Amino acid sequence: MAKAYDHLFKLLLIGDSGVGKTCLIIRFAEDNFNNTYISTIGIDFKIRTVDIEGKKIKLQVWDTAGQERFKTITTAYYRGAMGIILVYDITDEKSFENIQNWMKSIKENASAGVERLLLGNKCDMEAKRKVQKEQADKLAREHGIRFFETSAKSSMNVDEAFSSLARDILLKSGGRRLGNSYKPHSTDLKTCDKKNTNKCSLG
Ligand SMILES: Nc1nc2c(ncn2[C@@H]2O[C@H](COP(=O)(O)OP(=O)(O)OP(=O)(O)O)[C@@H](O)[C@H]2O)c(=O)[nH]1
Repeated sequence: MAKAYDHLFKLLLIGDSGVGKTCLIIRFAEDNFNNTYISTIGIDFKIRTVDIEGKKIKLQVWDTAGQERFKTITTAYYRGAMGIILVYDITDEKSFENIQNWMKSIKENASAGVERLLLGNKCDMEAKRKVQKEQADKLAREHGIRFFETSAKSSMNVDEAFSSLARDILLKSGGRRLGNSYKPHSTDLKTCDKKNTNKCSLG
């Protein structure tokens, strides 16, 4: 039987408790959203396969608990991750300030050369915004990483964010291992199983 995927990438989401890590993963993997908040205990994962540059990429997305008391468990998972998504909440300034600490935690616990991505989640809550897009843009530039504002609720930029990280990992690994299949200039980036059509509503 043919293999169902070409590559398996392990991704990890980190960030303060309540910023929406679990909701982002559920939106990405199941196209669903729930307003009820159940704090993650320890660690969990979901899977979705996407099509990037003609390759089937199986994404194993690990969800970590943001609470400090789970730190010893969650940091143990950094090492195996090929991509780490740092999440803050645009309505919660503290969660943005803490991104510096999460960056430090990556430096201390993850593999060198891990791809990173910054997400400002809950962008559907424009009226309650505390963190300006420019602040996050600046931070992302300082760290040389990509940045998206997302909404797990409206699904704004969720597929784009995961796909962009997967693509960066693919291009990076392509340079080393995939030889002729490496296509750095292609912009053909699409997901297999669903299209993101929702707009980010304000309010
Ligand atoms: N309006 C809005 N609410 C969101 C969004 N994403 C998550 N939430 C809400 O924020 C709360 C926390 O979401 P979670 O995904 O459980 O947060 P978490 O980062 O996984 O939290 P921990 O598991 O404690 O680390 C829930 O009530 C969600 O419904 C979003 O994009 N927009």
